[in-house]
Amino acid sequence: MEKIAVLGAGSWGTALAFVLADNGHDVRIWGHREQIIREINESYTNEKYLPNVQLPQTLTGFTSLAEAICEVQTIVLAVPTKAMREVMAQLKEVATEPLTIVHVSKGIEPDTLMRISEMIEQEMPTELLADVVVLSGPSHAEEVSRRQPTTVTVSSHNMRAAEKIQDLFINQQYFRVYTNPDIIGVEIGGALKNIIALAAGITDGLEYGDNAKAALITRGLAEIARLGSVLGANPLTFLGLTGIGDLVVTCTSVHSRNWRAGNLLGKGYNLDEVLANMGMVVEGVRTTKAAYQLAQKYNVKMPITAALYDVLFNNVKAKDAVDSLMARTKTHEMEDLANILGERMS
Ligand SMILES: NC(=O)C1=CN([C@@H]2O[C@H](COP(=O)(O)OP(=O)(O)OC[C@H]3O[C@@H](n4cnc5c(N)ncnc54)[C@H](OP(=O)(O)O)[C@@H]3O)[C@@H](O)[C@H]2O)C=CC1
Ligand SMILES: O=C(CO)COP(=O)(O)O
Repeated sequence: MEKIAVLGAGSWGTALAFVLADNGHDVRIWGHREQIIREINESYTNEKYLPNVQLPQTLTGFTSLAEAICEVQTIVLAVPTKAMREVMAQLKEVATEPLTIVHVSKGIEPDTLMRISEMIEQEMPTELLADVVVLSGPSHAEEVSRRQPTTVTVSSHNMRAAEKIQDLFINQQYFRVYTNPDIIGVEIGGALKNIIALAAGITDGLEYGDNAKAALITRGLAEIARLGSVLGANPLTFLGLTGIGDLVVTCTSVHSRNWRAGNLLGKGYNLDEVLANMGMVVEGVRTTKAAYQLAQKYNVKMPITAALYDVLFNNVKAKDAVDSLMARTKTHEMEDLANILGERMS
């Protein structure tokens, strides 16, 4: 049994705290809202973020970060990418020993263009950081907290740290954890699938059919792999749980906040209305900006990302964006793959 602190009392933090408590660990969940933490401690529920789920009574909520991490060496960081630096700044004020930080968030920071593990390494003083591990994969909190079979992947520059986290989370009944040493690929796949999920929601909102959905998933994967490979990822990672696996679950599930937000955009609501309506984080919006900037910086073709960028930030109508995607110059389907494999083998 290990003492573990989960920072972030939203959907995913609460669901992962549930898994760790199920596995017999001493789990502390930290959140900045008094009311939610009180509800967790008094009724073992978090109705706003995880409705109709009874949490294990071994789980304890904290609003004091110093108390939550007291004698803890493993931290699970489950706040939106946008809040990451603010929470890290608070963490380094109260940390007293080297921590293994497991981040479970899916985003890239606009402007700095950093992956989350890079942001953590930048924010945490080296003497307070033992290892950074990422946990990612096709895993909606709503299903995990109902103990429905789920698979995820952990990755780190230190695979021994990743294997330790694999052992902490693995649950032979419903939570199977794999390892993969390709931390760049794991983080890029998890972040960029949200862009494609927004686009898939849009085409569903426009009442296009399954053909359009399949096209987005397949061509979306092609552009994710194209950018990821340029950033140093192993292209094979995109065929795994954190690539195609997460892409499928997010583009096809009503649980996905990114899909739901896209759906409302496709139905004609504007971005401000959609975000006000969601009440939970829609990571794909900021990540679209970051991926668009990355594509420009590295001169990588990302037509779906560029089209979504225009819908989100340039007031282009969703239908017009789809029309312009369809009207592009003809090309060879495998052109990108041939380039990627050619570069790898030369
Ligand atoms: N939900 C899911 O199924 C999955 C989510 N993820 C990823 O996990 C990450 C978190 O998502 P998720 O839990 O779903 O998001 P939610 O919107 O459900 O919850 C986010 C939580 O973070 C809190 N928070 C926001 N800003 C701060 C801050 N500055 N300090 C402290 N707490 C803060 C929010 O508090 P407040 O109530 O104040 O807003 C809320 O409790 C995202 O990157 C997402 O992509 C990954 C896999 C699955
Ligand atoms: O990442 C997720 C499932 O793997 C959750 O996706 P959403 O953030 O779109 O709900």
